[in-house]
Amino acid sequence: MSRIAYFGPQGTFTEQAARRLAPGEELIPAETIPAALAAVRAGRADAACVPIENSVEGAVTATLDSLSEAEPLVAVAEVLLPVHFSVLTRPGTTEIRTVASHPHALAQVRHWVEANLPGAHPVATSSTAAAAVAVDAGEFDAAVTAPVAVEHYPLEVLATEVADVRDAKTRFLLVRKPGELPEPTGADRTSIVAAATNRTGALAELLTELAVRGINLTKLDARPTRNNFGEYRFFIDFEGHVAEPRIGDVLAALRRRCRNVRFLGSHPRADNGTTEIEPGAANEDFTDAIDWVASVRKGAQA
Ligand SMILES: O=C(O)C(=O)Cc1ccccc1
Repeated sequence: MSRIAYFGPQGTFTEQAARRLAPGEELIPAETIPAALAAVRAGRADAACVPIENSVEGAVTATLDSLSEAEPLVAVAEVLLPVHFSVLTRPGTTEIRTVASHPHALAQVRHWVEANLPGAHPVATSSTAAAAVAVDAGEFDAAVTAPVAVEHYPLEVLATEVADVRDAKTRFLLVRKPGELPEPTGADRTSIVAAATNRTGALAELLTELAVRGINLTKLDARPTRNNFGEYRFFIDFEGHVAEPRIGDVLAALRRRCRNVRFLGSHPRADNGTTEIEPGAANEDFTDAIDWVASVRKGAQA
């Protein structure tokens, strides 16, 4: 049985994602996202499940930063979960002055709290389930959690299906140490983090390398390097798998152009996306072109 570290404690959305990505495996809660990834790097876990992006709040920056630092890890699978929240309180609570949760959850229920718990102050906790623990301990009055959290903590449900934006989704990754890659499926996602040189047009040049090969970008985030003010790392996701010639070609080009590129994985997409290939940008076009150059070099132009 594999050991899967996840951003916990028990009852987080990430635990639900881990159950979907690694059914039947041993799940080990970690208090923070960096701690879940550190468990894999240290060999205490075989893989980790962490949130990567939310359709309302965007990137989970703790995941981006932790993936770009320390020893490399690669994503091998992803899952998309619908996100609606429950609001939990201690039995007998009559007045709600504080509402605790993960910042991504608080941001997604702000209007509901204003309308239904006027005057209540939002308080950030490390995760939605950590908010439930704190409410149980009497630190705060209400917690915004995953529906499953009520099964783990002795709290009462004040409201369910709470969300300012309908159909919000969060994408979660299963990451491992670099090793065997998942097989290409024809609907895959590749992720990298690139440190572009600090000069005019550097980001545009990176994106052009993708565009001229007809490779569709699926996500772009910038995070400060933290060393020099104004210097950024770019997290770039695009359609395709590193095993494909066209993706290998663009990765080689990015490697040439950047101060540093870290490969963050190629794995099947969970959003049913189909990969559209522009004329002249199919894998066969790349291999035919390479074969043609080889034949020219041999003096046997066809
Ligand atoms: O805190 C949690 O439960 C998490 O898994 C992170 C999170 C927070 C809000 C929405 C989706 C995931």
